[in-house]
Amino acid sequence: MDEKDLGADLAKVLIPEDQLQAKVRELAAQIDADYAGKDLLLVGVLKGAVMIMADLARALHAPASMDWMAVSSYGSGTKSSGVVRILKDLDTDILDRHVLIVEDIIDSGLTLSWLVSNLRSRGPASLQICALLRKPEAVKTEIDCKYLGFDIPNEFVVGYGLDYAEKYRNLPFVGTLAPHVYGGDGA
Ligand SMILES: O=P(O)(O)OC[C@H]1O[C@H](OP(=O)(O)OP(=O)(O)O)[C@H](O)[C@@H]1O
Ligand code: HPA
Ligand SMILES: [Mg+2]
Repeated sequence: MDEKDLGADLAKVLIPEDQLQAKVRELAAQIDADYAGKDLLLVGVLKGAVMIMADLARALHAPASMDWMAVSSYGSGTKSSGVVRILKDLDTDILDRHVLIVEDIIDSGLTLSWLVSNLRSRGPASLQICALLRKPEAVKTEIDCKYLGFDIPNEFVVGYGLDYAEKYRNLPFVGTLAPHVYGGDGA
């Protein structure tokens, strides 16, 4: 799908595909350097993190294991409900493992704040976060994110894993939705 197929649904392209891919390679290089000689477990947060996880994992030179958790706090709307539900737990025991959570976005921070305390209680050797996007103006709980792609404005974004009502995840870039699509003001 490319930018001319946006139709009337998207307002603009915020981060084009080439910039996303360059950033993923940069993050992978940092992670490779920091985890050299360590047995790394990437934990992707379904479903939003599918694209960043797939691209990041392939950009790493060192071997890494991958596992997935599914949590949901947004339902089909554009605002976090604040209530995080586990829809799928890890298959792996993370006791004494070097765990890197891979996320698409830190918006309110509620999902990651909950996830970090949940995973920390399982006794990993280390626990860090890699997030592609962060909205500094929307954060309600500070999240210590070691590997960050981009800070973005406080607008609802879609693409590269991010959805609105399960649509637009397969866009190769990140864009903002036209307000008429969700009938909102961008909040
Ligand atoms: O910082 P927060 O305000 O908590 O928002 C960030 C989270 O919300 C989205 O997931 P969602 O719950 O919509 O599920 P999804 O990944 O399946 O789209 C996104 O993928 C993050 O996981
Ligand atoms: O801006 C967003 N877009 C899509 N999903 C999201 N989940 C949290 N914030 C967002
Ligand atoms: Mg979502």
